[in-house]
Amino acid sequence: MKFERAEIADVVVCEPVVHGDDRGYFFESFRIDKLADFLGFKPEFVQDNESKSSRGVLRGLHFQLPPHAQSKLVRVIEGEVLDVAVDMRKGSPTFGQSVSLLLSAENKKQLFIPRGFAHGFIVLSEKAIFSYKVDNYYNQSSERGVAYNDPSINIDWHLMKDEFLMSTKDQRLPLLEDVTELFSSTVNYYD
Ligand SMILES: Cc1cn([C@H]2C[C@H](O)[C@@H](COP(=O)(O)OP(=O)(O)O[C@H]3O[C@@H](C)C(=O)[C@@H](O)[C@H]3O)O2)c(=O)[nH]c1=O
Repeated sequence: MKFERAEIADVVVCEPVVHGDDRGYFFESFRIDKLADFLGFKPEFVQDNESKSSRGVLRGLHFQLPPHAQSKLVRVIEGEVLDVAVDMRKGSPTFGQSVSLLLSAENKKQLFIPRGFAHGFIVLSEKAIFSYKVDNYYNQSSERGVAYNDPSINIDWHLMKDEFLMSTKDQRLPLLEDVTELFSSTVNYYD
């Protein structure tokens, strides 16, 4: 697995080494030892999630509040999505900024999104299967979000707005300036 820091350095792009032969391919899709070596700490993933969505489905931007904050290690096993992570750490020099990366079954890239970030994605292919690990259990009452179209975050979602398919919950998420429960850049949410 090759690791590279994104424009926001705490977000990490992971690219597996793919061994192709006559039968097809083989790759290690997850190695906690190598990821922990690169990060300098060891996220303890406790839950795996999978979702299937059709083109234009936009899920996000979501996060869970501490003490239920989650790191996510995300990938696509069928199709292609634009994946987005937004820095929600007040006081961070990159607060409100985002990282966007194309993830597909073809490029096999993964994104590590630490605690303190909101996460979302839009499906660019006819259909996509999205698979991810989280290092804290789902906790419904800690779920929060920020609007996908917040002008201060200004994400280019690659598709026309009339193609977007979203949950009612996601259509009602607040603007960043109205999100009252934020992370702090001075707190280590892994302690
Ligand atoms: C996220 C989640 C949802 N659910 C349930 C709640 C609900 O009935 C149903 C669908 O939930 P949602 O509409 O919140 O699913 P979805 O919009 O796919 O939520 C996900 O979006 C992406 C962008 C993320 O980053 C994830 O962390 C998660 O928030 O599944 C669980 O049981 N466990 C979970 O971990």
